[in-house]
Amino acid sequence: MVTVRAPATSANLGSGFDVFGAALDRPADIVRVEKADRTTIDVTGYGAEFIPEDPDSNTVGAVAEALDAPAHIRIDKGIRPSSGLGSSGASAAAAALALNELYDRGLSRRELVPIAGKGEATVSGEVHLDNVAPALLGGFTVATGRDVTVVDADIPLVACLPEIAVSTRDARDVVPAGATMEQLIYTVGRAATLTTGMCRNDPRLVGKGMHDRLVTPARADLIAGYDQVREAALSAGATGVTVSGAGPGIIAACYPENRQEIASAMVEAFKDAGVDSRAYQTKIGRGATLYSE
Ligand SMILES: Nc1ncnc2c1ncn2[C@@H]1O[C@H](COP(=O)(O)OP(=O)(O)OP(=O)(O)O)[C@@H](O)[C@H]1O
Ligand SMILES: N[C@@H](CCO)C(=O)O
Repeated sequence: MVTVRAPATSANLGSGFDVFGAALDRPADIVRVEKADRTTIDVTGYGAEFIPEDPDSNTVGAVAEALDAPAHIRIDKGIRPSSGLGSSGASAAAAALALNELYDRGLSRRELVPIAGKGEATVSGEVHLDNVAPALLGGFTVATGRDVTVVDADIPLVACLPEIAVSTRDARDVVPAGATMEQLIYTVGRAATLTTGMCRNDPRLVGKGMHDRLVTPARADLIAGYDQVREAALSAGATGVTVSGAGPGIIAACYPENRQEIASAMVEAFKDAGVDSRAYQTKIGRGATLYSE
């Protein structure tokens, strides 16, 4: 049996739509695999009742098929599905690493990124590697096509999850079809600022670079209370706040001393908007961890 813990991830980070991603220290999924004649899946944990166990519909099924690695796969969800924290991608990344080890396929973590991406695409409808790359490689990742650059950044974060479900598929439908030159210039400036901040471990630059005028405003409309929660986090000391992945999670960058206060302020602001939520005080962390038995 092989066991893998794969972390939650936050994709986009505002200015890096479909390109930027970050592994979070917590929460995480745990995936256990055992050889079998055909693939079967059991799901337990957070939101398990909303996750299909049919290999054609679960992200781990396509991964087992791509690696020609049939197995009994047990998924213990620590990451709520449809959260914006890369829940579906974490299971796919964990399964890729675990099945590669179980069947001794000899692929590197980088080679496993597109395989995990295939699994993630079964639910989101399109391949984008901004969740599975950080889930496998850790840190802050820049995924352009098949090239992935990794920065081992150390930035404190708060991820706040409202009790609202937004599927990646639906959130992709509201992405604008095009952009003006002015919007592109703004986005490039912010993305470069964020990347510089990650390289320097500077929460101020990371937060500044999270601002986005292109995709985030359309997605924020799908999240009740977004503007109030963003304002509350900024007032409590967040250096930047944006939609995490496709939402409805909201991610804030900060200095360590403000993290607790920001988490409380975000939960309170959601409550004022009539929405229950849960905040994780976290930071950029490592990629999936492998445990063999
Ligand atoms: N192993 C899995 N884990 C979680 N969700 C899964 C899994 N397999 C299939 N799904 C389905 O995928 C959907 C959730 O994926 P989706 O991409 O919408 O959310 P997410 O992964 O939490 O968010 P994001 O990619 O925006 O960070 C749900 O419909 C869920 O049933
Ligand atoms: N980049 C993707 C991440 C969500 O899986 C999106 O925002 O649609």
